[in-house]
Amino acid sequence: MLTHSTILGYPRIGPRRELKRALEAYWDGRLDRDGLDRVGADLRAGTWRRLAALGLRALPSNTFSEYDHVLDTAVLLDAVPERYRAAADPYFAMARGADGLPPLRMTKWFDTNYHYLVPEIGARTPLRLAGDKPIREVREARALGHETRPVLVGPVTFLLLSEPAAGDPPPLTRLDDALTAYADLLAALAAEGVEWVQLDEPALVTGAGVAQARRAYEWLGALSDRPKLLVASYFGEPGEALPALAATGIEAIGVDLVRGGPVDPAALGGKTLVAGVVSGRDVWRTDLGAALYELSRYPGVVVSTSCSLLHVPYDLDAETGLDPALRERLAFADQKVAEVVALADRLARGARGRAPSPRPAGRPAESTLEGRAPYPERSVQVGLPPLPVTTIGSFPQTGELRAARAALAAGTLDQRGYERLIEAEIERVIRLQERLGVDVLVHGEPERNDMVQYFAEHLDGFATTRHGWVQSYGSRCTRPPIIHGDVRRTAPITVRWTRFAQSLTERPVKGMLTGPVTIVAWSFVRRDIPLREVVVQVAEAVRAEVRDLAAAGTSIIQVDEPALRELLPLRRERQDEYLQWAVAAYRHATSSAGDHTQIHTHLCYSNASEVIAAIDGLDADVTTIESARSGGRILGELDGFGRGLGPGVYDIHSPRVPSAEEVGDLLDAVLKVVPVERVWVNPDCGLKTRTYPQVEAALANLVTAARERRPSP
Ligand code: MET
Ligand SMILES: [Zn+2]
Repeated sequence: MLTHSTILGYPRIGPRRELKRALEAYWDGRLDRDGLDRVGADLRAGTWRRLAALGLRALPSNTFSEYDHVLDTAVLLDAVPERYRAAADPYFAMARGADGLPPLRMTKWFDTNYHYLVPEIGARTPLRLAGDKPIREVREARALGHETRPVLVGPVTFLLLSEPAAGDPPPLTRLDDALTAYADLLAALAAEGVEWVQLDEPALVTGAGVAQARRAYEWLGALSDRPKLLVASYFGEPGEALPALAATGIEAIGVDLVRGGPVDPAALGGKTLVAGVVSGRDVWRTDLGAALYELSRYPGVVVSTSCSLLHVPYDLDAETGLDPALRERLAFADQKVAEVVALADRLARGARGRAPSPRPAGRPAESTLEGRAPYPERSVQVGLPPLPVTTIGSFPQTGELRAARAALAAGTLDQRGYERLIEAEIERVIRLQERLGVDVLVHGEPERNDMVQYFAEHLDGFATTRHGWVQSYGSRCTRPPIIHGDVRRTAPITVRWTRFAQSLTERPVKGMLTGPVTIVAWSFVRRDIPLREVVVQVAEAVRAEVRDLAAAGTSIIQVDEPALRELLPLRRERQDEYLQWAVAAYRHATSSAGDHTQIHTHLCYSNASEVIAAIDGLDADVTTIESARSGGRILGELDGFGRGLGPGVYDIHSPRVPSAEEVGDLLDAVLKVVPVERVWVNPDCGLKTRTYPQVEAALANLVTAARERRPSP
């Protein structure tokens, strides 16, 4: 039954990242297929047990995934590109690449920090029911005593997130084929005795696919042989999708009331509202009174989360080290489930809540631009050859470094001992880059556990967690810091390490900072002031660090903004305003560099087309951007970009080492679009997830490819 309380999804990496460890062991050959399956089964069983114990009435299933739920959907529908079919394990070949075979492209799941694999759907790609994962999970839950509601990516969102094979029309033109496959799946689930199915259609909040959704759900709704259908929109207001869905034969509609605001009860066309009043996107407690007030407007409502809880950590109870005053204000996944249940209970008892108090109005972001001459006039040069080779910042994070950090935290290693270890690592990284012939060096970021967490630990206004892991992609997780108060820098953060690295070498060493938008995008932010104000505060802190690095003689400072596109509002009409303040914040943060310091920025998976004007607006001297993994498709967008540019020529998300020829081919493609004097040669992103042997071999090939193409003086 879908009554009382439910959630749209739940984390799956494991409360102690059990799945991550199992996957890594499986990939290394230390765990066999059965072992991996057992870990998955335990995690699923644990989830259902926990949700039931918390009092949740309508439990979801198929929220588990071994790597990615979009990839699961592609495999379920047999949408596996031909080239992967012969691989020993096609699923992980698509996810991570296999010998000689690059993985599928990966990109952000809407405006979250979760990444999905982009299915490739050409005119002839099969689209038919070819798997039974949702059915197996229903059976598995039933054997444990739980009736569940399988959660599926809906057909419209699935096709909108896919990309066509070269020369083929958009995947959405295959909607009828997809619907036939979904109909078969629904019939199979009905035969299994499943009462409800959840179809996730977050793409609808972007305003895309509404007409197709209407057609899809009229069609699926009209099937006689199917479970009841809950179609869930989330991450924003449903807009035109709401009347479209209300006009179809589905039984329930999920709406994100946290980010989308209230909907008109009359617009639901008599469907059950699954009301997302508990946020799945932040770590704050819900204002239960205000939520009840909202809920009491809708008859027969089911209380739910705004979206899947995939985007928040498991359990606040694991965080014993947090300031008690802050803890009081927090809720992680399990606490949010408890809130959903508490709300449904109170609602059932007739509680009405009270109107929420209005949020304070924001003040506009500042845009101080003092400090830098226009781009062409300041182009500082540091005696580099054409096609300078550089990296994006991090070098492999060895087990030794992680152990040292743990020892420092545990008090078994003192500060001085830790610093000596970091210095030794920096020296090793500098010498390695010199030996390989890299032109602009980095210190390797060994002192950073994470590019955002590190800064969070050194700035006022942030709290960090011990176990607050959130899945980023596949086995990778991050621990987003929590911004709970005003942000302030009290002392220089990176200057010491950059200065040390530069003291070891004649070649320029880049200073390395994380930009204000990314720090905010990868943190949980406070809700009491507007986002743009939080960004201004962080920009002010980064600005002070840039100024101090420049004053210490750093000739190149890279300020990374890989998340620039991530906070982009999903609806087109809100995007310009965001880009304006985001760009202003970046310029504020970097313009303290003056005219003798080059500013680099780095963007990864940036889908640059949407933000290309904004990238120019950042006013950086050099922009490095992911390109190798996506086969150089970004190059078309960069034609005419008038600044230094380093489209990645090494896909660091795969363990594969590209040959010098392969790197050279990518570089030749860049040189067709960008004049040689503006091209930089670099990987797609930082190297921290790779091993030293992979990095050494790959960078040697980058240097070879660059040197072969350098015009002779
Ligand atoms: C996700 S972007 C990463 C940039 C950072 N400087 C690194 O090299 O790891
Ligand atoms: Zn990156």
